[in-house]
Amino acid sequence: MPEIIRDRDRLLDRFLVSTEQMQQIESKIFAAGMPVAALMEKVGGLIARRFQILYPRTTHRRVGILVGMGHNGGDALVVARELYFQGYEIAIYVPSEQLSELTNQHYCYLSSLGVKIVDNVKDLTDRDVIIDGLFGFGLNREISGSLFEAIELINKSQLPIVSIDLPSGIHADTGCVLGIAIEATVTLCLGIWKVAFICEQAIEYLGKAELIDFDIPIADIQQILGKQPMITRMTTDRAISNLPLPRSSITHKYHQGHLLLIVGSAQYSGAAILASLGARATGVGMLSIAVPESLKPVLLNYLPEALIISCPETEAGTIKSLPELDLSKYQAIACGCGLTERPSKVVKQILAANCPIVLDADALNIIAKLGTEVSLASRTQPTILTPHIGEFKRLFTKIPTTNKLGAASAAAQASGAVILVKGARTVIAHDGKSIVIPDSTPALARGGSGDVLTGLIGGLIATDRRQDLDIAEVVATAAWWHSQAAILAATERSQLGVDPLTLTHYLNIVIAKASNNLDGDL
Ligand SMILES: NC(=O)C1=CN([C@@H]2O[C@H](COP(=O)(O)OP(=O)(O)OC[C@H]3O[C@@H](n4cnc5c(N)ncnc54)[C@H](O)[C@@H]3O)[C@@H](O)[C@H]2O)[C@H](O)CC1
Ligand SMILES: [K+]
Repeated sequence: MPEIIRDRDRLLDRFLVSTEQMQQIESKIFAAGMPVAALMEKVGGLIARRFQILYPRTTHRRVGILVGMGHNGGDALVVARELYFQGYEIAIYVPSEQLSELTNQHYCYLSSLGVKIVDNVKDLTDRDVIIDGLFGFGLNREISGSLFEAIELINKSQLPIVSIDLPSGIHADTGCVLGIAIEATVTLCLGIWKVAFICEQAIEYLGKAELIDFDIPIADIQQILGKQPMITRMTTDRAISNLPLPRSSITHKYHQGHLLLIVGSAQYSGAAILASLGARATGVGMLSIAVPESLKPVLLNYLPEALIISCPETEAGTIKSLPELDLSKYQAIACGCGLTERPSKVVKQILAANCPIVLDADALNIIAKLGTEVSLASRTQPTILTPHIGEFKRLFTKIPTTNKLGAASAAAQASGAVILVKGARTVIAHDGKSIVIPDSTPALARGGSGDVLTGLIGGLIATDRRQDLDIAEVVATAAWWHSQAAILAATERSQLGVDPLTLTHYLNIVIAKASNNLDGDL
């Protein structure tokens, strides 16, 4: 693939747009002279070509097409015509009387060709596949009445559905379902990823999401979004570029960073192991693990190379205190996995460390009790908080959590910390910017997955020697890595087979695959 095209694809894949931004970009294209009809023609042709690859006429000859009143419907009619001339058997259902001008022209032409037009959506249920062109980013109110019933019936048909731009019923900017929404098998997003594609509430409706690039000039996009867009997607090439690869041939362990983990308790010794294995995967030069002294043997079983710091232990098996430690020798400290909420003195001590610190799990609960913002107020080095939504609510009691992107951004602004909010779509917010991890797997929904992520984050930060280190970029890279390893593990072992220990085995496999694939592009 020519470099110029590959680089365009990679850059384009990072962008996310709101409806307003998409309309501004579209207006620039039209103002520059591109006729609206020509763009619809181009887009419809690209959709039709992709559709024929996904659903060849030999296996899915009969196509039912839902046509909306606006340009989403217009796109669908262009697709209908192209598939008709390719020999597909087409039937279209047009619920609305008032079609926009361009959509109506396409409708008239299709009628003139004698393409089957059904009056009742029930007549589409004998098809092999459905194309959903009811609404795209123009959906702006709840769907009701006959439209509601039509979508309900199509969803019940169990037929494969290809949605154009968005599943009809999903709001482009929030991912929310407005009344009802098409449960798409595949969604072909047009031009630039809409924000809905990174919203958790839309996941069940999007099916497999693909971007249809119709050559919007990158300069036009950057003029509207700015050179440093507020919200971007973490992508493979972007993540790989943030990894400490390739290593210098003359490197040594003291040049690959030193991470201190403060983790574990007699009750949660596994969390200490999982966080340590996550850290190890990053190739961090030196790994020190502070645990209650009774955990030392089990840690050494898993990580014979690690420097185990045996801490005095309470009768409950938790860390009573840290031994004399020179915290200045560590490039990063990660604390909290399996700690329990007893060692609050230890967490307070870590807050004074003059290096980046990652706080997870019980360390988050401890600072929530101490007061999040007041706890972090004196921090001069980066602080990374990695809550799931429950921990987030305890940390930031006044920030609403209905919109995850907004919540993470508000918390980052309030605390000055890098805020990673875990979930089906993990979000990282810091210093006015947000990065979203666009893919994940429900296989990660089990205890211990988060411990692995904490180790990954700590290890990547400790190994990163770049002067102009963008800490949020590194944290997002770790989150991307974590989800990609789980996706690969789930592919090979099913979604039930990704226990956290297995996950740690896939961490380096997935990077090797991703790096080789990227090289393959060259
Ligand atoms: N992204 C691009 O650059 C291109 C997008 N194209 C396609 O155009 C649609 C957007 O088209 P638009 O006409 O603005 O809106 P929709 O077709 O999504 O919606 C039609 C229309 O429906 C009305 N409406 C909204 N909500 C409801 C409701 N609940 N019930 C009934 N009617 C409703 C509202 O008036 C809308 O205007 C985009 O998605 C792409 O598919 C271009 O063709 C190519 C370039
Ligand atoms: K649609």
